[in-house]
Amino acid sequence: MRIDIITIFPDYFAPLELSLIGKARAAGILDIRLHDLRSWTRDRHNTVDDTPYGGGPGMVMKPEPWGEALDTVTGGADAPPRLVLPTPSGTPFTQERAKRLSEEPWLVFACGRYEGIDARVVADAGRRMPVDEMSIGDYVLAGGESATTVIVETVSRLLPGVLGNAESAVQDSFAAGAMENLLEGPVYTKPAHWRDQEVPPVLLSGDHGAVDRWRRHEALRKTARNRPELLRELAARRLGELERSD
Ligand SMILES: Nc1cc(-c2ccc3ccn(Cc4ccccn4)c3c2)[nH]n1
Repeated sequence: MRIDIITIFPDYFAPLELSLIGKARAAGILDIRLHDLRSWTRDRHNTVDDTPYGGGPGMVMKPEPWGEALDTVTGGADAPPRLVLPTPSGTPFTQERAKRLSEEPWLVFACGRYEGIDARVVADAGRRMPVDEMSIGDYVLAGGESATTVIVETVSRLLPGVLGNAESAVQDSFAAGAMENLLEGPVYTKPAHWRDQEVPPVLLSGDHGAVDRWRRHEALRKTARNRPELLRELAARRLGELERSD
């Protein structure tokens, strides 16, 4: 997968050199390219923002640098990329959206700052490529870089060969499958006894059926405690499946 990131803070993405993603880039699984939006400014101050039409606080990112940056980065290719634009007003980014994004050959991330990007940039880009305006949660960041890092990390770990153990991605919370939409239960490793706490004996029993049942029980308990609304959704879905099979 190719990922292009357009930002006024390229250094923000140094963490993508590390760990799993760094290894995936070295292995050629991921091709991440950073672009400084200011490369496409024409004035000696490299201006990327201006006051909002209609008044109001803060500044808005000017359309011209974005238009030229997206033309350069996405132009000349046979098939256009999917443009991902993190924004507080986007549709929710979920594990299911991450799974779909992980099947794309090429993603371009537009990292806004200030109060956002002139709306004509998305409209113009939408004429040439699919555009996803995405929110990673109901809170307001100072810009799109953190959101882009979250989305890139979530998507990248789903790519074959990145985790090195496809199994662990499949069993994630929110991933389809036996534990669909339940939160992860507790995990343990050696030593079996630590600071007067024992690892639950079932996990040392070698009885895989009992371990699976225990893990599902713990996942249900944690979900009921921390995200009861997910259980309501799960119950409604299972009820629908049962009624359809009747
Ligand atoms: N889930 C999310 C995404 C963001 C996000 C993404 C991109 C930008 C570009 C600018 N800002 C700041 C800002 C402030 C006020 C109104 C609009 N935007 C961003 C915030 N916050 N929370």
